[in-house]
Amino acid sequence: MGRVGGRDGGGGSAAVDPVRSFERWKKKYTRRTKRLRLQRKERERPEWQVEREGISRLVQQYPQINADEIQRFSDFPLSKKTLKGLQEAQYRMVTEIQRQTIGLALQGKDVLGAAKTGSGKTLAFIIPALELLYRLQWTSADGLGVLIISPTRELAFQIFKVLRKVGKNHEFSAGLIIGGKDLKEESERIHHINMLICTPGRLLQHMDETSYFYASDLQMLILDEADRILDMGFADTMNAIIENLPKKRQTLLFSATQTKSVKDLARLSLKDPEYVWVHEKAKFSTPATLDQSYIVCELQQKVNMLYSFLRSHLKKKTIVFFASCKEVQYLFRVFCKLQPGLPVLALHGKQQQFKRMEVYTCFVRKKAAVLFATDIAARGLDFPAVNWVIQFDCPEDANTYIHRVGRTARYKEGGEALLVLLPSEEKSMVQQLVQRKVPVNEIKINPDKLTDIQKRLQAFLAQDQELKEKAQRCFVSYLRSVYLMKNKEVFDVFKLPLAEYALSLGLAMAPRVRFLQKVQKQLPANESADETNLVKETEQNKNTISSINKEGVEKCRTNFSGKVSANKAKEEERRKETEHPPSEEGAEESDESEDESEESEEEEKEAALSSRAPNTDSMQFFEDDDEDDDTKDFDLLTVKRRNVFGMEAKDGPAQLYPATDFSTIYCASSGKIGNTFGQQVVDGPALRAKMQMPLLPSCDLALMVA
Ligand SMILES: Nc1ncnc2c1ncn2[C@@H]1O[C@H](COP(=O)(O)OP(=O)(O)OP(=O)(O)O)[C@@H](O)[C@H]1O
Repeated sequence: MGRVGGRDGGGGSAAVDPVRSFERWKKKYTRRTKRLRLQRKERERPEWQVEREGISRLVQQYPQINADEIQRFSDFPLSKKTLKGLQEAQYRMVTEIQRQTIGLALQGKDVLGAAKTGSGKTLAFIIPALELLYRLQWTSADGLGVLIISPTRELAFQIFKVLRKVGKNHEFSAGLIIGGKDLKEESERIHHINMLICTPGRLLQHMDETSYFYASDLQMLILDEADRILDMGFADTMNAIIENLPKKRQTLLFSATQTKSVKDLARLSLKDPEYVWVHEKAKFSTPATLDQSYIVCELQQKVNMLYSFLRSHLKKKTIVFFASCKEVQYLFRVFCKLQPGLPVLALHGKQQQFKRMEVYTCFVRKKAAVLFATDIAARGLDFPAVNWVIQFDCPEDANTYIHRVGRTARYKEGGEALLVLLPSEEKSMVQQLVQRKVPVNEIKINPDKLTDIQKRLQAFLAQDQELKEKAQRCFVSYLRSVYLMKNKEVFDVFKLPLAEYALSLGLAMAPRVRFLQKVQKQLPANESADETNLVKETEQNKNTISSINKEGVEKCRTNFSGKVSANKAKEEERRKETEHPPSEEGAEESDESEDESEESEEEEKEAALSSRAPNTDSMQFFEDDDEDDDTKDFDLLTVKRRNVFGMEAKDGPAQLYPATDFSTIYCASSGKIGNTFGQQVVDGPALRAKMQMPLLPSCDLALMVA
């Protein structure tokens, strides 16, 4: 009743007044049409204009950036496109180096950023680079805007991957110039690239030879792993590159270590830089989550030690660093044959580029595996979830140590590092590490737990002449790497037990080492008493040649090299030895000439053979070993202060080894997929699509970040 009365009765007069209700409708209608008209107008404005307004709103916030208040990427005034890219790549919280540098870089300052390995330096420069071009509304027609220089192809590719992930919502083009491809073909495309990631040598070559290469509008130069760039002998190249770049630019320089040469480079390339050294005051220079130990081990026990270690860490992901490619090649081969019970992979500078990347990807995908590597893998490469880093051969110095161990305990994860030192290396190396604030404790090997594999190696070599030659090369190459090391306090080739070392590699006797003989022949006459003995000892494969007077040796070394600037030359030679060893050596040194592809084919054959014909004995015990789980590892780790090789007694005999994951070995050794590094094998769009690779293509601009 009330309702009806309410509608029709006197109380509801406003509701029924048609004039008033029309007035109200008219008002509403006018407001709505006005709003729509405005919206339409807004929509009709060119996108760039809307973007420009958004940009100016962002830029207005730059001066207020306060690093102390930043916790998430979204706390920075970043473009929606970058934030979306970060979110999609699951990056939300910032790391310390990112927190402290991104704001400065957004404000247009030059930055020298140093932080421990694995602390997130890549994003710290990629984000400001993307934002800079976004702010300038850069287009492909504007040419090169950002130049990122990285020491190695692998690292360049890794940066490229992060750039593609985070920058995928932007429209800039990005490209990799890392050598190995026809210069002319690269030259034809280089002028389309807005963000160029390159290695120094190839970049300089383009600057010298490519008429299309313009860097005159360059806005930002980024030097990543600056310490490594300089260590690799690129100082002159860098100077030449920097001279070719416009002075008015922003420069960001990142490094894991603060060396004098990095500071020199900074002086040359940065203008009034902001120094950000996030771990300067840290108690230690390695991540807190990294547990570091060292063992003292005789040279002739090292291979046994490694084997025993791997047998007790079957469910772990381990990287083992060696001093030279030939050691990696030989030990990779024999460890495949030994079938330690986990996939074995090898990464070294003598592999072709695509192979290196293939191994890298394969290792990244594996839950448990061991990667034998030279220092090519030591810096900058981001291998997720590595449990152990073993330094089988002593690193050149504390910086190399830090870079190597930096392959584990990345981004807040835990990790373990084990350094293997010869008795002659212990004192000086440990001193160096302590000085560099590296917390490293000695642990002992339990000799009862060491498995002796010498006889098995001897048997392999007896059946396989080619493998024997590899063992000889490994022997010579290791000695040379020690000989070429600068720090003679740590490295003394004349203290090494040659005969025992040869035996431990499976060789019946030590090969003749021509360069050592030469050194000895040139020793001054007045030191000849000791030295004659030494020459004899080497020729007769006696135990050590440690009695050489150090000064005399140093003199001879200089004579031998024929150069007074021996340090530089030796450094170069050492680098070649460890990462790109010379292709030819003397006949006495087992004819070391061999080319990459030959090597790849060999490795491939080896792996294929292993995968086709697994050891039936080992298959017999597969189930037993399969029961190994991480609990076993855990037990080992908890007691590792006493016994890092705490294997069960059943681990001993050769025939008990479980079946290896051959697929991994095959993958590591085959050449089935195209070049992953963008420069060497560009077989067409299908291949690129398959690999989702950022190749410098022959027909399309697959360099687009978007
Ligand atoms: N903000 C973040 N949130 C989550 N993960 C991150 C973040 N920043 C970096 N990472 C991850 O941390 C790892 C290490 O990052 P990055 O490679 O940039 O370190 P780095 O400092 O350059 O190390 P190195 O000196 O060894 O080259 C990478 O796997 C990266 O994806």
